[in-house]
Amino acid sequence: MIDCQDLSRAQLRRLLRQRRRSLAAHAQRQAARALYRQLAQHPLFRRARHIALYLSNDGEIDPRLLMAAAHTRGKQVYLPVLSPWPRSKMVFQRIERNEPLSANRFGIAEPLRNGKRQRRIWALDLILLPLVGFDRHGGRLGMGGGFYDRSLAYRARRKNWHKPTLLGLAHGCQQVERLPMASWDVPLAATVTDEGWY
Ligand SMILES: Nc1nc2c(c(=O)[nH]1)N(C=O)[C@@H](CNc1ccc(C(=O)N[C@@H](CCC(=O)O)C(=O)O)cc1)CN2
Ligand SMILES: Nc1ncnc2c1ncn2[C@@H]1O[C@H](COP(=O)(O)OP(=O)(O)OP(=O)(O)O)[C@@H](O)[C@H]1O
Repeated sequence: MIDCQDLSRAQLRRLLRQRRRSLAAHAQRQAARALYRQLAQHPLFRRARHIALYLSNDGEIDPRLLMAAAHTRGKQVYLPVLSPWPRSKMVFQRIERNEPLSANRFGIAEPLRNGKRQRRIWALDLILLPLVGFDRHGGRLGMGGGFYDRSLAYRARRKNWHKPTLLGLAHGCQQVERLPMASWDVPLAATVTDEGWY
């Protein structure tokens, strides 16, 4: 495991992104199935009615099996959609099975904007977050846009507000010893990988 004390956030991000991107297609498929087995029967997933996840990009572990299971079980599924203005903002929008998608400015697939399908972040039950790196203490290193942190900033002001549950999703190779936490970082309840819960 990387001991990241000597690396800058940017260096660590580059190294870990390269790691997840270098996984072969069959390893990616196997990891996605293992992730599904870790989470599909877990009470946090079973009980959640409004679940946000993401469409994988840049070697991220793929949660589409969980998305299909959520739809089959009648849950409401949401994806992050970047706002045209302000550009630092992101909203969560409900997605239906087989809905058309288009690439956002980072090349990540997202649904077409539709205000009627958007839900406030604190009214979601569970968010499965993409990440670049994680540790055993709820630390998360993202892509560096600060999109999730900004959406979750209300949590810092309302310490006893526990909804939604935040679970990071990752490949085992994205674990690091300890991430430095910035003041705006909102800790994850756990990170789930193809290998287990951390
Ligand atoms: N699958 C997925 N969806 C997601 C996220 C994510 O991490 N994964 N995000 C989580 O926040 C948001 C998008 N955040 C992003 C933040 C920065 C870059 C980025 O730096 N991309 C380029 C460089 C910039 C550019 O092309 O203009 C890069 O790949 O280096 C990409 C996405 C919303 N949707
Ligand atoms: N609550 C906040 N209010 C204002 N700015 C913020 C907030 N949270 C994060 N930011 C800004 O976003 C930038 C990126 O933050 P950070 O490196 O933690 O992103 P990240 O968690 O890696 O990215 P992402 O959430 O997009 O995956 C920071 O430089 C910071 O200025």
